[in-house]
Amino acid sequence: MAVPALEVRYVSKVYEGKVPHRALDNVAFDAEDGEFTGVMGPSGSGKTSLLNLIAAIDEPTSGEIRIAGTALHSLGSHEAALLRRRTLGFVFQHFHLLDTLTVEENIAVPLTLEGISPGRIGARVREVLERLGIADIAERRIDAISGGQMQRTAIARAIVHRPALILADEPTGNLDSRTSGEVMRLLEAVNREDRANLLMVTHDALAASFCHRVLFIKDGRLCNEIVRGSHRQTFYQRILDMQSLLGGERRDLPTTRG
Ligand SMILES: Nc1ncnc2c1ncn2[C@@H]1O[C@H](COP(=O)(O)OP(=O)(O)OP(=O)(O)O)[C@@H](O)[C@H]1O
Repeated sequence: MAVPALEVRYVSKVYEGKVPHRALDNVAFDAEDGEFTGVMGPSGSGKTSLLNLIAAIDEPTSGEIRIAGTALHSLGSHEAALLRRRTLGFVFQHFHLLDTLTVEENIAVPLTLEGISPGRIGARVREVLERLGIADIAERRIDAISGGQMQRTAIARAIVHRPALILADEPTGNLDSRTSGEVMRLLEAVNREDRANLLMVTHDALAASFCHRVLFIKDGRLCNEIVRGSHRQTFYQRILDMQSLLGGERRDLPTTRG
């Protein structure tokens, strides 16, 4: 059987301080090959803490995380940084692109860091530019393109090195509703056509409805899971219902979507 892209095994995270705070409590789940998993929960429920642990930015207090079979805690900081660079792709709310570089230069970054030859980099970047429909803006600088084009560029950068797992943190958080839909359809296509594994944290029920399943966290605990059936609209409604059941989400509900 194939090794899961991600294994989260009974992970807890306690932030030490005057009053220690248990941000994650015994969280356990796997993301199987080719799966698009959503993570939702009220503000302060532990979503960012979980993402930081999976991204090897922070370490769990107890439990274990494996990416493509490798236990993150078994790695030194240099190895963890290498694993992060080679096996993970990132898509952020605020894009995190390099403003002074062009679209194609930004997309090339993960390959440049690996010391791949310019010819091979150029060929792969062109392939990804075409794939994401941004070949016509390849030579534009980031500060001269729209938010939607920035997120397409960020997705291109996240997939260019064919990572084992793509982590998306509120990828639609900075986009209008039409552009959000376009970006989610792209992520869905990347997942389906490239069999890319995606884990997305979001407050946006419509964005979450593009996932195969959504895990809900409350007070640091995995408290529920909804699996998508054949109708996305029904899934969307079930996600909205779960959000209101868990509470603390009214301000997060989309107001301009349907
Ligand atoms: N570095 C830290 N030190 C201490 N407490 C922290 C730290 N980071 C997060 N917390 C606390 O841990 C809890 C979970 O925070 P986290 O940011 O993971 O939640 P979240 O679900 O991502 O919230 P949001 O949706 O608002 O981004 C919160 O109570 C937060 O205040």
